[in-house]
Amino acid sequence: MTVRLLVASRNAKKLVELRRVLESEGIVGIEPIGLDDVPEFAEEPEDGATFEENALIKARSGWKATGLACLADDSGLAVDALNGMPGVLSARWAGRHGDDEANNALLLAQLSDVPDDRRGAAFFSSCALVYSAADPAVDPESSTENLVERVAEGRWAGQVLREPRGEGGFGYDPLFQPEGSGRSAAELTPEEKDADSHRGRALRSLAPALRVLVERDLSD
Ligand SMILES: O=P(O)(O)OP(=O)(O)OP(=O)(O)OC[C@H]1O[C@@H](n2cnc3c(O)ncnc32)[C@H](O)[C@@H]1O
Ligand SMILES: [Mg+2]
Repeated sequence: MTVRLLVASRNAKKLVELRRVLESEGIVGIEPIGLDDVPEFAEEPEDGATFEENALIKARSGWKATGLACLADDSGLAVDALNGMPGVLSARWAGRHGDDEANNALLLAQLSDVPDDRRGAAFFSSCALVYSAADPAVDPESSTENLVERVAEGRWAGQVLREPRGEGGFGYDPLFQPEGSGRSAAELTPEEKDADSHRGRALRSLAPALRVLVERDLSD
């Protein structure tokens, strides 16, 4: 028996990373499914002030619409010279949601006068897992109660380059050079990125909670 886990992201490349990390954790008994595999529902606006708030908004809304255990990531790049921006606005920094090229061009322009020793930045990811601990078979009314919510955060420090490098990853990866690396995040192999990335770290921290979810379901 497997537990279906709704991985609630509309970003195809992020979804690939989330699925990859889940798979590499080798959690037996989880079947990740995407938003395209469930009936469409109205997603709530990601208007939280923090990555954690937004990750919970997404995971709660997926759980509420489907009743399935739901995992969501909210992430972004916090640039020191921009006082932590783009932060939660990372996906729409240049105005149009998910336009990676425009976001990168705007960030580069904003940092054009910032010298190398002040180009520090870090990626952050909050991953949230939400499911109901109630057993609807026993108590149908209780399915909105006893919500289990687990959140984990990951950070990946580095600096913003002066021009894009590499073809891998997504978003700001071509402009981000992780600490201690001579390559941009877009020049890393998927395995190298997962090993160090904000998302890899956050999601691996949630692995014990995911194992609890599976065990709980199997013991029903
Ligand atoms: O909300 P969902 O549907 O998951 O997809 P999204 O792309 O809107 O995701 P976020 O709201 O979490 O915004 C995250 C943005 O931060 C940037 N970002 C996050 N993780 C990144 C990574 O690993 N590499 C490069 N850029 C990243 C990128 O611009 C993303 O669009
Ligand atoms: Mg989003």
